[in-house]
Amino acid sequence: MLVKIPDVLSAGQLAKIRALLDAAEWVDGNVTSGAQAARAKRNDQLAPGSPEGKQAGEMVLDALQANPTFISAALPHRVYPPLFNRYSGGQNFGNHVDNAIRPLPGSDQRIRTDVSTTLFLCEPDEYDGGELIIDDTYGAHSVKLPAGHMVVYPSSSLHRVAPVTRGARIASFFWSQSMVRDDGERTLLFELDQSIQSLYRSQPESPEIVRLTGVYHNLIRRWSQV
Ligand SMILES: O=C(O)CCC(=O)C(=O)O
Ligand SMILES: [Fe+2]
Repeated sequence: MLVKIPDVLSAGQLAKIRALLDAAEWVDGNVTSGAQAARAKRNDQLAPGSPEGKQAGEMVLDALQANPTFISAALPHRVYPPLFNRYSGGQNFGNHVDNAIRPLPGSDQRIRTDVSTTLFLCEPDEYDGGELIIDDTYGAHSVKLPAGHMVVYPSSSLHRVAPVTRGARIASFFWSQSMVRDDGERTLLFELDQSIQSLYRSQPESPEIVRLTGVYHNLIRRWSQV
């Protein structure tokens, strides 16, 4: 399931993150790649452990926690500390699938990547190209969103970033280990949750809300790992 989530960041949060990133040191993006991805990856990334990256990453995590659509779509158990990348001068990221397991920086724990996320930090008219293209069984989906908007998609998907031929594309990207590992189960839970929310808005007194909410939680009880 691919979900686009608008307005994850306010204009103020966005400006603060962009200012932090402008002041930070950027390095070759291959510092965090697996071997296959490294062959495909041509971009820059914020230096790992940089104080600006840490501060900007914490702002992204706060925004995620406040976003009910992200919680409903990803059902996050653990979120990898957000990373930041930049493509310019024809840079791109060829076809790849994200590594399944990643060590969590600064700890001896690991995360299974179930859900991948790109949070766009530039407006689409600031650069040409740079579409994130995600394959699924229904074909290829090209995603290029306004600054502050985000896309989440299954980490099992083949995906790529088209060459940026003008300007620069800056984004935050990260992975979540979901409480529900299977994308099909997560999709059903997302549909059910969104329908309950919509019913709640149109018929707040409906007794069916209680029954459907019970079904939702009982499915989570069956399918989740925490
Ligand atoms: O830049 C993006 O939108 C995606 C980056 C990506 O696919 C990755 O780093 O694995
Ligand atoms: Fe990727």
